[in-house]
Amino acid sequence: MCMRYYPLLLDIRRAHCVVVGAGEVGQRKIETLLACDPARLTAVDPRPPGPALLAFLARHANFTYAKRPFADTDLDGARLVFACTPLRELNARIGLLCRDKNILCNMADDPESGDFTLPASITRGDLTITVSTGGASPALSRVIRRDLEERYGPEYERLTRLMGRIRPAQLALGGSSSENRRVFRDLAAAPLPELIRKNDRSACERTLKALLPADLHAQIGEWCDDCFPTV
Ligand SMILES: C[C@@]1(CC(=O)O)c2cc3[nH]c(cc4nc(cc5[nH]c(cc(n2)[C@H]1CCC(=O)O)[C@@](C)(CC(=O)O)[C@@H]5CCC(=O)O)C(CC(=O)O)=C4CCC(=O)O)c(CCC(=O)O)c3CC(=O)O
Ligand SMILES: NC(=O)C1=CN([C@@H]2O[C@H](COP(=O)(O)OP(=O)(O)OC[C@H]3O[C@@H](n4cnc5c(N)ncnc54)[C@H](O)[C@@H]3O)[C@@H](O)[C@H]2O)C=CC1
Repeated sequence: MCMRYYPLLLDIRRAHCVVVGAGEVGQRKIETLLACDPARLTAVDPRPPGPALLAFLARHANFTYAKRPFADTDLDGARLVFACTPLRELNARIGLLCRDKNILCNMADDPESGDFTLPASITRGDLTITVSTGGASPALSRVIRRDLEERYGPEYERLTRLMGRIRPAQLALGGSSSENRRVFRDLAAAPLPELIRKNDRSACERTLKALLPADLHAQIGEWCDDCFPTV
């Protein structure tokens, strides 16, 4: 097997991130970064921030905007950098500085020279589905992301939360790994998404009873309270 990129999910809550160039592309990165609550995010751009950026600044205390051209010192303390200016030479220089300082760099105009590229993604609570074409066609990633949005609706947020509650309880029973794996795989393959989507709580409870060991049956009601909020 040969893969061009190693897929991973980054926890940026302790990371200082820097976006250089807050135009159309930079703003898309800023929006996604802020959704993941970075320790600190700095945008550097000589243009005054427009309405979208002003709204981000009002809402996020961890976001600052330096209204000036990029300076080398902007990289001090950074862990992730996004070079999103239209100036190819400047982006390339930012890339080289980052390599020197061991900072991971995303290059908007020359992905091959950067350390990572961004996938299109959808999230449903703790469920994340990402799509990448390794730079071959961002437009194709976008179309596939839209298909996924249709296929995996909001019921998957509730399903993921339900599974996240069942899992530690099943593990705490202290059974064998193979028994646990069988239970989790059966649960994941059951028609629970459909039942949650239709708000069919009693069928969901019956399905869980049929698949979970008797020791967990007493907790099914409480898990379903969380999954099927009363309206
Ligand atoms: C390599 C990568 C680097 C990186 O940014 O990490 C990169 C690079 C470039 N994108 C370009 C163009 C477009 N980018 C989009 C959209 C997205 N681009 C994103 C990621 C990536 N873009 C990385 C690879 C991801 C992958 O392989 O899948 C997404 C997924 C995530 C995000 O940016 O947040 C987001 C979709 C979000 C969503 O909708 O879900 C559209 C779609 C549209 O606008 O309709 C177009 C126009 C159509 C087209 O060109 O396909 C150009 C050409 C500029 C030029 O024309 O010169 C370059 C530069 C180059 O290719 O050299
Ligand atoms: N990765 C991706 O998804 C895509 C990448 N691109 C590439 O990304 C680059 C940026 O595209 P857009 O955002 O559409 O351009 P844009 O013109 O909307 O934004 C560029 C921003 O960079 C700022 N800038 C200029 N000089 C600067 C400096 N010295 N320091 C800091 N900021 C500076 C400008 O003020 C502007 O706000 C282009 O090179 C384009 O080819 C374009 C489309 C998609």
